[in-house]
Amino acid sequence: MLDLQGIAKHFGGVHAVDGVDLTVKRGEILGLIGPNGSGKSTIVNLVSGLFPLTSGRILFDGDDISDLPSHARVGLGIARTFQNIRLFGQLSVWQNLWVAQNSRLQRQEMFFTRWFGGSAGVQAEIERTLEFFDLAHKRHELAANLSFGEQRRLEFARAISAKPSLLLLDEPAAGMNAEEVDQLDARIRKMRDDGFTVLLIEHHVELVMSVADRIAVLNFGRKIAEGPPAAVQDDAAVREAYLGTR
Ligand SMILES: Nc1ncnc2c1ncn2[C@@H]1O[C@H](COP(=O)(O)OP(=O)(O)OP(=O)(O)O)[C@@H](O)[C@H]1O
Repeated sequence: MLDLQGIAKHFGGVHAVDGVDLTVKRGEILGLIGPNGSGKSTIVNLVSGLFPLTSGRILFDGDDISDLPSHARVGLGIARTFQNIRLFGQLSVWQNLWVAQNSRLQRQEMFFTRWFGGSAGVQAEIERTLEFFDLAHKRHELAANLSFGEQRRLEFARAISAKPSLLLLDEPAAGMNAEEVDQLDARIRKMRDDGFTVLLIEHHVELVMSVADRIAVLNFGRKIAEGPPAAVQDDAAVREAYLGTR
């Protein structure tokens, strides 16, 4: 589904991403880990179109999307969460999800469904999402008034509401306590069961080991390992670069 071919991003002399090949297959959860500054977030920013590539190509479902602007990539079904939460603070929880749903419906050009038959379905879907993320009791609360953990859940809920073909999760466990990480683990597993395709960038190695089908490891902007969690965990280069240093 997603095929990164020799992608690189240089910021002046800093080679943040330096010739990475990486494939995400439909229906899998690919974990991307690596030490601080190894280029993980830069890859998310390149795939979502926030930064232009220095070199290489990004293919999505076989099409070269390297030069498409962010909004066009969203239109193709690539959704993301941000390390620093970005919600509509002055809209309610429900409204934040409604906006996300609406963007999807526009994407699918379901004008008639949206106006003449979709509203009950849309509302039911928002309700299911609120339940799934344990936010039903907060539906009328302004996003800005939510606790940090609730805002993270809403950010995740909003990304899923767009029914993405590919979801980029940028450090979803950042700042979460152990109980919240367990809940996040369960939600990502459920998403895998539901057939979502996810690129999961995360510092929390235990979480990635638990939920990812495959893991790729970055160090200094380069991929140093890729494979099933157990193999990656035992990889000598990974242990030296990352796991062994924690
Ligand atoms: N906009 C930018 N301008 C200049 N340098 C940048 C920029 N964004 C990232 N970098 C540099 O690129 C390198 C990779 O950063 P990146 O944020 O992708 O790493 P990361 O693996 O996501 O790190 P972390 O785990 O700490 O979030 C770092 O050296 C960083 O300082």
